Amino acid sequence: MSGRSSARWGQHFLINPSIRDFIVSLAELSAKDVILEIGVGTGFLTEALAKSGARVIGIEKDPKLLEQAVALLGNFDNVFLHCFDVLELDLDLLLQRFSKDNIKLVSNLPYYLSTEIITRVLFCNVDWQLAVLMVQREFAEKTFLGIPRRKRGPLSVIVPFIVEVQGMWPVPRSAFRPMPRVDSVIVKLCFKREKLDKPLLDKLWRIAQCLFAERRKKVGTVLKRCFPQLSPRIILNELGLENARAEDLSPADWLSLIKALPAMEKGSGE
Ligand SMILES: C[S@@+](CC[C@H](N)C(=O)[O-])C[C@H]1O[C@@H](n2cnc3c(N)ncnc32)[C@H](O)[C@@H]1O
Repeated sequence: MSGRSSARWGQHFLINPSIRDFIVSLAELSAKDVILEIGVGTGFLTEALAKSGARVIGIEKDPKLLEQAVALLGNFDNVFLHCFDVLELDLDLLLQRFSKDNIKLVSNLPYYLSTEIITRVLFCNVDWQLAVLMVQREFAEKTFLGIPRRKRGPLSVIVPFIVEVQGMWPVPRSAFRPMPRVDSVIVKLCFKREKLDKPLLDKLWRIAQCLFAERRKKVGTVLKRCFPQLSPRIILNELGLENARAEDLSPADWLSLIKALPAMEKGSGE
């Protein structure tokens, strides 16, 4: 594997067995589970997942790495490896035949795709049970904890309506080869059984995208452009949000706001 491709596809491999085993323990695996692993690399984590007896579906974009994983995992009849680009994958289609099983996502993600992958995972129709993910610390803090406030965005707005963050654990840079230049954390997410219904979630996503596109402006100013026929100021005054910017809104504020606003034309304001 060349140094160039390593940087391009986020190939920093976990080499620390204790951290790998900790990830597996967080996933609370049993033989009834179906695990999706995105970016199997050479199969270091995949092997430990497979030993639990759960069925493991592994996706890897790099055919050379996948060859190594196949060589390592050839003896497991509960491991199914595919050479796919995760961004071209239909998660609903891939996992639909497991809809009655406990579906879990366990991955050391390619960090450069974290936003795209998490967005797809949250918006697909798969009935996820939990996710245990290795991600960049800064990404985890802004996306799952909403800190710092100035880094919040549409993804951090929808997260609390879909998952509960059960914990975040730091991982030293020395746990990877090659060593990354950024800090990493393991994050455990449990998917809520009572989720926001899909039309409301789509509306929240579109309005959050619209408001964060002009994040320095007050919510009322941006809404006026997205809903020219409306007087958002009246709604905002009623909600006590007349001076707020998108990053100031709490989950309860977002919920009140989208319930008070009419449906948005697809594409408007984006
Ligand atoms: C951080 S490494 C993790 C490797 C291994 N699972 C481990 O824990 O050591 C991320 C992996 O994602 C793979 N990857 C990068 N982009 C991808 C994509 N678009 N689709 C699928 N896999 C991808 C990389 O080739 C790499 O093997």
